[in-house]
Amino acid sequence: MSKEGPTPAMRQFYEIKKKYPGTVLFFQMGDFYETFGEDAEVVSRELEITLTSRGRDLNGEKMPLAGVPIHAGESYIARLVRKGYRVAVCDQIEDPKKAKGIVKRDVVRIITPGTIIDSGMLGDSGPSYLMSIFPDKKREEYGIAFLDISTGEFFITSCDSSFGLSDLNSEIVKYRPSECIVPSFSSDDLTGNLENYGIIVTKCADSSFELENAENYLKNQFKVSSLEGYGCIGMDNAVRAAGSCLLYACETQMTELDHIRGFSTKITSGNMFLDAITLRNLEVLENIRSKGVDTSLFGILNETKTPMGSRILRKFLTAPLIDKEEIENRLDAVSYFINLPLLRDSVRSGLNRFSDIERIAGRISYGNAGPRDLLALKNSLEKASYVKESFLLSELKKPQLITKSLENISDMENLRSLIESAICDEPPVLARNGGVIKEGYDKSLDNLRNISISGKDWIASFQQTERERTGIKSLKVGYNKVFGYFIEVTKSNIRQVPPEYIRKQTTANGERYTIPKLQEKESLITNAEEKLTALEYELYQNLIEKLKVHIDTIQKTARNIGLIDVYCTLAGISHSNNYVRPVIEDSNRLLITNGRHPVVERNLQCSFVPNDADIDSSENQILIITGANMAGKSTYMREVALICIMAQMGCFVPADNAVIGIVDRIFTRVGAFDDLSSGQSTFMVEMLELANILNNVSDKSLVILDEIGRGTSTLDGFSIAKSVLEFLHGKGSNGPRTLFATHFHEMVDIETELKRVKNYHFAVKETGDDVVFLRKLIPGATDRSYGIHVARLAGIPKKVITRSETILKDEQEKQYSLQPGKKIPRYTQLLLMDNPEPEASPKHDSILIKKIKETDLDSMSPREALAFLYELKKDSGAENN
Ligand SMILES: Nc1ncnc2c1ncn2[C@@H]1O[C@H](COP(=O)(O)OP(=O)(O)OP(=O)(O)O)[C@@H](O)[C@H]1O
Repeated sequence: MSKEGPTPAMRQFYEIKKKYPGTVLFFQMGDFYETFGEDAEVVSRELEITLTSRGRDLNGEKMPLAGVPIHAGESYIARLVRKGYRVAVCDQIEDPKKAKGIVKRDVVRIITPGTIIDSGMLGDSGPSYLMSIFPDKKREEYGIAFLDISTGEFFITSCDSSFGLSDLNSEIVKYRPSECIVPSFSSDDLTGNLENYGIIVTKCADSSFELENAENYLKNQFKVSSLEGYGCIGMDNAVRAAGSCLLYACETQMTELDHIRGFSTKITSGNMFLDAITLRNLEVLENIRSKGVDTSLFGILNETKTPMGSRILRKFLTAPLIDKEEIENRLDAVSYFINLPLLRDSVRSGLNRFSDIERIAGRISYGNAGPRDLLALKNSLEKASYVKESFLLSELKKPQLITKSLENISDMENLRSLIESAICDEPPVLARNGGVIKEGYDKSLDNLRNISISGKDWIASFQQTERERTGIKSLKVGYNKVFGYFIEVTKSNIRQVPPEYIRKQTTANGERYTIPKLQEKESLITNAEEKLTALEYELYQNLIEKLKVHIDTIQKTARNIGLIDVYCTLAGISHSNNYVRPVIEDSNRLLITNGRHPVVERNLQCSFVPNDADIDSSENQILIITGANMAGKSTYMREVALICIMAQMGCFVPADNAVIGIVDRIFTRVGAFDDLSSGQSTFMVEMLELANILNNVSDKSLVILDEIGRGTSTLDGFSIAKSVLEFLHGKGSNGPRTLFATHFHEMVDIETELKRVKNYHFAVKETGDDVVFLRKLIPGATDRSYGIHVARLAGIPKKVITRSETILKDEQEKQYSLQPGKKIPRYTQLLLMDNPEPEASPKHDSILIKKIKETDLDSMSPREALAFLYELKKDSGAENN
């Protein structure tokens, strides 16, 4: 019987299989998905489908075939994919190489565990995330992206990898991705860990993680010219992950993914999220203008004694906590040291000149630690033991974190005595040239050393004998690497040289000789010295190998010494600056009494004027802060944000009292920063930063907006600023706590439109031509900016100041001449109202009386009544606020 040939579908199966090895091909054939050959066997085994042998392979032999009906196909495919298989659906498509209407079968969609898109396949199992991780060894960070391809939900984050996989695993547990893509260079530790969570790991080409490529995919997808509006500045690793995630999704779906329109940045578990812009604006790590560290929050807090402490403090500052219990634990540790000043002093003196043993541990593991590193390690471990002992004297119960740290600090006595016995007291920087290993550490080394020493003694006595024998007093026996040992005679004495001297070399000053006796000894000595150096180096390498076993313990000790250093430092600073322990709540309140800006208060010649803050997301959600230029608005807003950061990192805060409802992230938009190098205008930068805020803000966030909308026309700026406030206020009963400073005095009317908006202003006192800044924040609004006054203080030429005053006066007059009877459009008023003359008039009085009559005093709180009184006084045109 003649063999049947393969059907066209099967022929195509072989062709496609060559392009997609390792992928199970599902051919859409009428009402069925058919699978062939090895794929059919997989389907039959995994999905319990009966095999038939209706098919024919290329040789005409029978081949297995398994089919599932189309209507149930999606769930079969889903089951297979969930077991870790990649499936490709093949269907008829128009052949681009052939005439119109001619079709061929090809892959139309690839389905992997992380790219299931059909709701039928997903069922009600919640979001199904595709995860992407970019491990950055150098920065000790994982850049992470999550994409739910079925909904378009896309977000990025990053986490610390210096403490291993624990932070990454919290993300995994939180979002339970089905599949994770990683670059091909990822370590087995990482991929094995992912597989332990049942995640399918797909290694992708490293090029898809390249930053430039990643940024371009994302910008094309989102149709934007910059990604900054998504808040990803400083998150390069996460952007790499996001780019590769998107590329993978597009490649598997083989279609445009229009529903993916942007991504958001998410908080890594357990930490407040502070993006690079906020860290800059709040001057957490460096001063905005000078770029100096001293006038930053880090600068004033960093009185740590150890490099590990300094690094930990930096981490505490850039990633404050968001878990109440964890914050309280840190505050307990700081509090403990505040209550024990003697212990604090003893620990700090113990930490003096403590070396960077964390980095030394790194150098040991790479095998390039020098002998001085080892001595530094030994000395620091001695200090660690002293620090540990200091705690024995204190009877106060230790808080949990201190106990834990002390348990993890090991004085490593064995390691110390090993180094002590092996390394000389003053070793050279490098081990290679010898002079490193101590006498008594190794017998063979001591023997070689003796030979070398006795050889050197012999040389010294040989020199003496030759001087006496030849009568040449200046005769010297020297050594160099090329010629070995030689007898050196200066030109003036050459006539006295005995005939048995053999000339070796002529120099500018004389001649060098040798004799057989010296040659003989020379080979003995150099031989011993070569052996000595080689043996010493070998012994040193062996010592390093022995130390490698202790790396974990050294690192643990290093980190915990760093932690003790930080708690102790924060306690010292809190004590000397009268900081208080904040009350931490899981609420959306911020209640600060007499708060101070921690950095400004340190650098002022005069005393800092403390201010209160009372913000909560359900009543006083948005504070609009008006006031003169230089009045203290920006300082105040930054102060509130810094107090939150300090409280949540576990430090006491500069205030008399502080109740901090945990903040999940702080957003800031302050000042104008040109970013000319990236081709963006000042206003564009402002809008990008604003876009980031609006795209990522949550009800638990704190938003600081300083004069938004001033980079464009007054009308555009005002409109944007107002609509941003409306957006933040939202329609529900809650919203992000927001501080909003503005010179758009018209903005204060919004208090009457939105119920959770409250006006506040900074008081000033006018005395004649002078304006005194009182720096005190009080309820109610003001409509004066005193810009010309500040211009005068800045040294603007008198002529310009006088002219500005004339123009201002003219504008005011125009305004008042326009007013009687005429209804002025709101925006025109806005332009004119910058300095209204607060004169009392009968019209004014009648408005005041009307306002008083309309007010229900009984329903007001004392605070509201005070605010009302201020408002009346201001409306009455009284001289000061
Ligand atoms: N509470 C305070 N106590 C003492 N001095 C303060 C206080 N707040 C601010 N200052 C001082 O006033 C200066 C100006 O403050 P700030 O920049 O906050 O004013 P501003 O109202 O934001 O001004 P502008 O509207 O012009 O931006 C600060 O550099 C600081 O020296």
